Amino acid sequence: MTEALRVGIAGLGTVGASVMRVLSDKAAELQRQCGRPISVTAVSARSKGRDRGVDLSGAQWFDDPVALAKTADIDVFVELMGGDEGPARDAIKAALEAGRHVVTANKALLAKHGVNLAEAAEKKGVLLNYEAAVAGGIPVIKTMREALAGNSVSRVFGIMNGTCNYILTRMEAEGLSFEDCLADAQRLGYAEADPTFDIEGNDTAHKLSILTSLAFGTKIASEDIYLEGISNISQADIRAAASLGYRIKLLGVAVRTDSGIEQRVHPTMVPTQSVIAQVHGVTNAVAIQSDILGDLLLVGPGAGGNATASAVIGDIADIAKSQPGFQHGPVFGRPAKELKPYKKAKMRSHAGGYFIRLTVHDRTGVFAAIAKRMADADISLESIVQQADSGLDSDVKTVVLVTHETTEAAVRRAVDGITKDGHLTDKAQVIRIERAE
Ligand SMILES: NC(=O)C1=CN([C@@H]2O[C@H](COP(=O)(O)OP(=O)(O)OC[C@H]3O[C@@H](n4cnc5c(N)ncnc54)[C@H](O)[C@@H]3O)[C@@H](O)[C@H]2O)C=CC1
Ligand SMILES: N[C@@H](CC=O)C(=O)O
Ligand code: NA
Repeated sequence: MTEALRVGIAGLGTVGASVMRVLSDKAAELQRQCGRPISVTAVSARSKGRDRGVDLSGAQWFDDPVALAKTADIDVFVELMGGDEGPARDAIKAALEAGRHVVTANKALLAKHGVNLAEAAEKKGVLLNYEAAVAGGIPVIKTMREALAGNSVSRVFGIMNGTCNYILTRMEAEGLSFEDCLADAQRLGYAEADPTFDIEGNDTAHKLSILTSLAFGTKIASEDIYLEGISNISQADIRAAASLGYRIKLLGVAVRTDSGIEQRVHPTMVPTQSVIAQVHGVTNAVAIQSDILGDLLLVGPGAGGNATASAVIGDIADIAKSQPGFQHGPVFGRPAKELKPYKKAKMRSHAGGYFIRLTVHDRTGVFAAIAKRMADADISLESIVQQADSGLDSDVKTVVLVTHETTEAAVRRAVDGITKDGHLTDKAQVIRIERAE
């Protein structure tokens, strides 16, 4: 029989334990597909005694993941610990330097050190696979790196954080509080170890920065992303959006513009009838626009043990099937050394529609003052309504504006002006609109 592929796994939490379970449950099927068995020969985790519902008896135990990464007894090092520095980075680096293939689900690490790690992998002629790092089980990395060869991508965007989409879906459908929905997402294994990465948009930014590099052949630039999370989205915003025919989603968008690449992550109003608005719960969706293929939309489970394990196992299976001595394709679609410097487009130039929700003192002239600030900034309004049922004190009213296409700079100027006029009782809520999808 052909020799088994020997796998070492560091990190046996939600994803690691699921990977172990599926590799065991599907061992025969995987062997048929790969032409050789896949065997977990070594593991590392923080607690040896914890019951994970998986059999670790056949695997050598390592307290230190870096030692596991270097051992000669594995062919593939699978990093499922998380963290953008420390053991995860040290262990992946050590594994690549030792000539081991690497599989990781760690987008935070790739967003920060991906290009350097890709260089190390390419130098050694080994694979660095990371399908699980973006949009969980959706095969988006494979699609962009392999299936879209020859295509020029103009735009990539989507819902890339299962936790946020789960929270927004349940807040709208069931009227639940933000905190209750987040607690459920954590319980279900969707959230990051530190869930602020999810709700403040960092996780989406990490994923977007990887897709941007694949789409445009540029160095990863996760620090250059305009970032707003969902922690200040309230039931009032969700209800106002619904009354106007919109739904709020946390989108990551990367688009090529004349002045550079625009990368942004923020809550976005999308028309309720649009396809992206129908993506509910932990499901993710990634849309890719390219010249040969046209519009592609990939939809599927974005987080959770099994969804993520599916992508990790796909990556391991690719390694099991690869022939010894075969020249592997580059990690980010072109050699890491040839990735171009990233040129950032200014967010102030972003053009689009805007939803603006203002809570104002109920005084004569407030409406007129708001309208004047909008006109002074050259903003044309699609609608301006005072909400009847604001649930606020009788001397406080909610005014909701929807603009026609304008610029970020104009909206900021108008909102600054309205704030200075002293009519607001609270900070203005501004949410960008994507009408096309
Ligand atoms: N949970 C999900 O749905 C998804 C997670 N990911 C990524 O997968 C990775 C793992 O995520 P989860 O399994 O959810 O996290 P988790 O927190 O459930 O599991 C991580 C495990 O690694 C262990 N660990 C941490 N430092 C260690 C060290 N120095 N030595 C040995 N073990 C160590 C922890 O004790 C923990 O059991 C992260 O990079 C995460 O961003 C990616 C896609 C989806
Ligand atoms: N915390 C992430 C996990 C997958 O990447 C999410 O909620 O999407
Ligand atoms: Na994926």
